[in-house]
Amino acid sequence: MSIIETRDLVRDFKRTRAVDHLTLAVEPGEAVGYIGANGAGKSTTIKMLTGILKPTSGTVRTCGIDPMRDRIGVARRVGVVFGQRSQLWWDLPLRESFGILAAIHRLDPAAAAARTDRLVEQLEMGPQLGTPVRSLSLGQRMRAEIAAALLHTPELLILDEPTIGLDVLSKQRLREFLVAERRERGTTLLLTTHDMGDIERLCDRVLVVDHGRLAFDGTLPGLAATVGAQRMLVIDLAEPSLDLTGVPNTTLVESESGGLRQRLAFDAEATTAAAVLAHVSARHGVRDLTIEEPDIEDVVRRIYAASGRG
Ligand SMILES: Nc1ncnc2c1ncn2[C@@H]1O[C@H](COP(=O)(O)OP(=O)(O)OP(=O)(O)O)[C@@H](O)[C@H]1O
Repeated sequence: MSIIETRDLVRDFKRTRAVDHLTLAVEPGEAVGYIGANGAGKSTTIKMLTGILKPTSGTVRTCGIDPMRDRIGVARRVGVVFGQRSQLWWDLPLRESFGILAAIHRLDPAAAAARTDRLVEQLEMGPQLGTPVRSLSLGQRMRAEIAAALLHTPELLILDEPTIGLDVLSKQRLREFLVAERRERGTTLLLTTHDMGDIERLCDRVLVVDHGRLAFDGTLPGLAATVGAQRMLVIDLAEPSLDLTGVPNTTLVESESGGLRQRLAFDAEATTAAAVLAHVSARHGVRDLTIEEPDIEDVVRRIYAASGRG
């Protein structure tokens, strides 16, 4: 049985069709990225999956349940985090929010305490347990939200923009935690994001939605093959230099400051960042090197173009 299944799902608002005959299935244990431009219909889909919004037509099954008929049944088996909205009690210390949620889910007190301890340890939240949620930093709050959503060990975790606004380190910690959670428990993951790094590090499948319709459904390599697997290497040289043309499998995109900083696009299927670096550093002193992640808006635009909607 699929853990998420929609068939011909439609949701209309007054003047907008937010979700337009969407048919998709997510299998247990998958980690699926759900991406699209602003207003493409991602949040509306998630709201229908969790019983917050009623479909105009079509069917939804989440863990085999119709969320409109049994929202509580879905809530027992699914954890949801909306990046912009909190499920925690703003003025209460974090510890108390976890306690209330454990009671709402009617968890066995010993099991709830063990699970809370484990999540607090893994998410490094120990020092914040006595802090009111309103005083947490954004990164701390997001980790607390994820702990709260996982307290009842759901089979499916739905995350709407989990890393929005987080600094690089907080993003990295959150992603590492989610990878570990999935490995240990086989939790199915569905996440929306505007960050390609989330997709690359967390997901083995990507769904792209465009005007409420599915524009792409495939693996990450499949996505790269559709939009081109170009990655960007930013190389800071020790000395000004002529343009770095002729490096195998790369294209020079930009050269700044008399050649001190050069941007090379490379085809990730034909070469590696290490091979490009080896080639350049055999000929020039290299001071620093960064790899730029592809911009998700750009990836989405190219998918839309490839699917004929431009
Ligand atoms: N409550 C509402 N009333 C009217 N229109 C709505 C409502 N919620 C969403 N919409 C419209 O439905 C469309 C899809 O919105 P939705 O929030 O699902 O997109 P999204 O893909 O999640 O976008 P974003 O990435 O900006 O969060 C948009 O055109 C939006 O304006």
